[in-house]
Amino acid sequence: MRTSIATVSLSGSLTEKLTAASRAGFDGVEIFENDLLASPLTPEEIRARCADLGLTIDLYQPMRDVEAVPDDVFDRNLRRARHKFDLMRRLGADTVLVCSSVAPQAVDDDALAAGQLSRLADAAEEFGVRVAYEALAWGRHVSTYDHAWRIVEAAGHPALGTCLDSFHILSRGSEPKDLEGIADIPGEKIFFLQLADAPLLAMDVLQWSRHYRCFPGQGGFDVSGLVRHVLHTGYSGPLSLEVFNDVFRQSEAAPTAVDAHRSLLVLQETVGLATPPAPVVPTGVAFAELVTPDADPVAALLGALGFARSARHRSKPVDLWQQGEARLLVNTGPAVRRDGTQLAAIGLESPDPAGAARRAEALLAPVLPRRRAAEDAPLDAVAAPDGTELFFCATDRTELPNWRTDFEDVEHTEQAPGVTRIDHLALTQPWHHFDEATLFHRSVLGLDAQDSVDVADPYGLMRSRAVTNADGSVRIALTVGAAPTDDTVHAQHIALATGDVVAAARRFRAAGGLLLPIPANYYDDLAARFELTDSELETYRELGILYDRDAHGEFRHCYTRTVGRVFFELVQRDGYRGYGAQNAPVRLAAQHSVKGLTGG
Ligand SMILES: O=C(O)c1ccc(O)c(O)c1
Ligand SMILES: [Mg+2]
Repeated sequence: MRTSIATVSLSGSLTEKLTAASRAGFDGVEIFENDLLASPLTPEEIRARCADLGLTIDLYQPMRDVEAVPDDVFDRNLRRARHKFDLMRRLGADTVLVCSSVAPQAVDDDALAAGQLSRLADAAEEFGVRVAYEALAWGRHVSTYDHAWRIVEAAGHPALGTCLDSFHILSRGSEPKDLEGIADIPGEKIFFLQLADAPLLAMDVLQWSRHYRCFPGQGGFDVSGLVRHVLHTGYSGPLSLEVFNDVFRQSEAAPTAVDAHRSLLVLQETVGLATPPAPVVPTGVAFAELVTPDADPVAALLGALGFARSARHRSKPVDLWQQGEARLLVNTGPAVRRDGTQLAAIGLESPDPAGAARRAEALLAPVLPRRRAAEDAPLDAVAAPDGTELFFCATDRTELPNWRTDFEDVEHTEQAPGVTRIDHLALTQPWHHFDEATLFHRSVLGLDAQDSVDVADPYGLMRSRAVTNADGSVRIALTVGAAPTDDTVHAQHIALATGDVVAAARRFRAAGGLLLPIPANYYDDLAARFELTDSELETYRELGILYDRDAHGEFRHCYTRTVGRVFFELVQRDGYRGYGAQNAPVRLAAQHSVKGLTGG
């Protein structure tokens, strides 16, 4: 189906919004009146700009407080409307959105509303325009889609139809019975369909709508369920995003438009309107790659953690450090950004690397060159929204390009591994791209998103949301801080699984490693919350081990000091499925208090 986006959903000038919408692949736009009023372009120039960009103007909006008013007021409204219809003729926009009235003079009289909307439609027809009447969830007398439809039906005017907006409908209820009335509306009388999702918040509906809408798949509404109902009516107009959102208003328009279009591609797949290449869910973590301007502190840390430098890249300054199934690449190449040690790439074990890349590309992920150098194995790779490079790997499958063959074994002494594998990776997302990151990992990689949790950092609130595959062999925790400049919040981490965190922690310390010290108050609280033995508690206190428990098992974990932007966590997960969110505030505070002792 055709896709469209309201200019209110994007940041910038009208020209910037149109350019971003076009580049992201939208077919059309809804022009928001304020964007037009503030534009130096004439309506004819806007029309030409849209045509050049391959965009149609699918809707002009909004027209407010028109109907169910005394005659003299309506006459003035009609005069105002004729001006706008003339403007629309110049713009080449054939549908106007009329929102249900919020005016104090509006009366609760459906017959009056129908009569006046019919007269409005008469005027619209003279200009070749049609009117789509939408129930605002906070409309004074008309606040539901079925009420708006009853008025449109009563008017019985060919140039008058209804506009359905998923926010207004789903914010008022999404029980099956709430949506049944959609089937009563003939598809050709649905002149427009606006789509928005929203997080499930208990708040005033107008504030909710104006500040917290998000793209389908990023909130808690069943937007695809509603779209299925609408498609059943025979509706054939565009799927159009109308998202009022404080964050999108201040983010760059281009990535927001891509995020927006991706959400519609996924929605169309969900409702059976599109069949992009199927998701290829990763089956493990092949490696994590650190880039660093200074290999020494990283090597010291990895050595103390029990990793051995087992191989070196044939042509580049990249070392492979391995322990059990945990593989870390340390890249000290000249291409490395000089802003300290960071986690730059993840190798994901994929049953079908080329298929994974095809899906990623179909869902608008930036595809990276398959080879970084001529002699490298040609790996499929894409960039995540935070810039992390994701490589789709086929480790040790001889029929496929294998990243491991780029590396030559070097002599090393293997220790009995304390670490068995990478448990999870925590990636800090750029402040404006958290919801985008979740949708990206779900839709592009086929991972499942867990609930989002808020974690108190001493200097701001942090949000965290894990995306995982079914057996937990791929776990990525996406995090975002409220304070975009805070570097503890900006730290990334690699959690390493061990069968015995006490032994691993002791070994790390004996090898000269520094563990993050945890305050004594934490252990007093732990004693109150759990029945742990005194000697257990003493050991945890001594080493800085944190403890948690869920319905599935126990969790013990501790942290290294931070190098550059990266720190490590040692985790012993005995059935436990979470990430120690309960302990995260203590960890964050502890990291703030040791700041300045870090290097790299
Ligand atoms: O918040 C509003 O006023 C507003 C305006 C136009 C719409 O289509 C809408 O859904 C909300
Ligand atoms: Mg709307």
